[in-house]
Amino acid sequence: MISRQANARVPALAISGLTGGYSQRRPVLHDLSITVYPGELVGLIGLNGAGKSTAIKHILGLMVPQKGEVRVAGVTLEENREVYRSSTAYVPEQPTLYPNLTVKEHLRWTAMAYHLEEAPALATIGELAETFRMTDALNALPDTLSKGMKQKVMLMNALLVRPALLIIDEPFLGLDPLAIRGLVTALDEVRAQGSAILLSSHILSALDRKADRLVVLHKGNRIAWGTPQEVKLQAGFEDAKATLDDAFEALVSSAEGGHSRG
Ligand SMILES: Nc1ncnc2c1ncn2[C@@H]1O[C@H](COP(=O)(O)OP(=O)(O)OP(=O)(O)O)[C@@H](O)[C@H]1O
Repeated sequence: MISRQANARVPALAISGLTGGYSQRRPVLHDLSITVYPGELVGLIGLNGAGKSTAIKHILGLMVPQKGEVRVAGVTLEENREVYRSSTAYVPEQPTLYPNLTVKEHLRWTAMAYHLEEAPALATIGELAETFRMTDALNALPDTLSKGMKQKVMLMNALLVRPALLIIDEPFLGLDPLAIRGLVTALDEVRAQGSAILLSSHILSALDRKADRLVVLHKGNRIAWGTPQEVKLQAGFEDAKATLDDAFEALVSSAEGGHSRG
């Protein structure tokens, strides 16, 4: 839940009236608005092709809005490129690492790129390695790591930066149960330090438990928005036991002209 105090702060992410996509003639996103406050975790949900990645590309400044705007930490990319870029960290679903850098070298390189002070950064690297059970792998090259371990390196790099806005694409796939626990703990920590998180995932049970608010996208339209409880109500479920999967199915069915089952 957002507190009144959080509301008074500058949103980490403010998307308003965003229409955008790959061609002017057929936009993918239609008049999308999302606000994420410091310390909040907002879940981005939608079927394959709903527009989640396209929304993320707009937030990362890789695509230009056809209408509307995207603000990160209060600025648009045009207004202040440096603040915008340094306030955002992104963890893609597919890990991309430099083959010639060890895990620790990746982390040190990130620390340098973001101008972090060396001693506290090294301490945080040690803590992150413990959280993700990666201490023994700090000197390993990416080729010798499993997929889940590579993903952990990507997450550790993003968490090291403690950006205003952390965007994470489908983080739970490929992680072992202890790594998922470590991730959830680490996400709680970065939120407590004031970072906002936008997390795109198909694992709705995790978002039901952890998200402050959810955005449900369907064919580029926002079809529901609010706390998990509010989204369930919007789907027609008043029963506290209804799952987010139930609500999501009902919302999609209703958006496609079917009947909500709530
Ligand atoms: N490079 C591209 N060029 C043209 N159209 C694209 C491109 N990438 C995606 N699209 C289209 O944009 C729409 C939204 O796709 P997007 O990748 O944003 O969905 P998504 O919600 O991220 O899906 P998924 O859960 O499968 O990752 C789809 O209709 C897709 O075909």
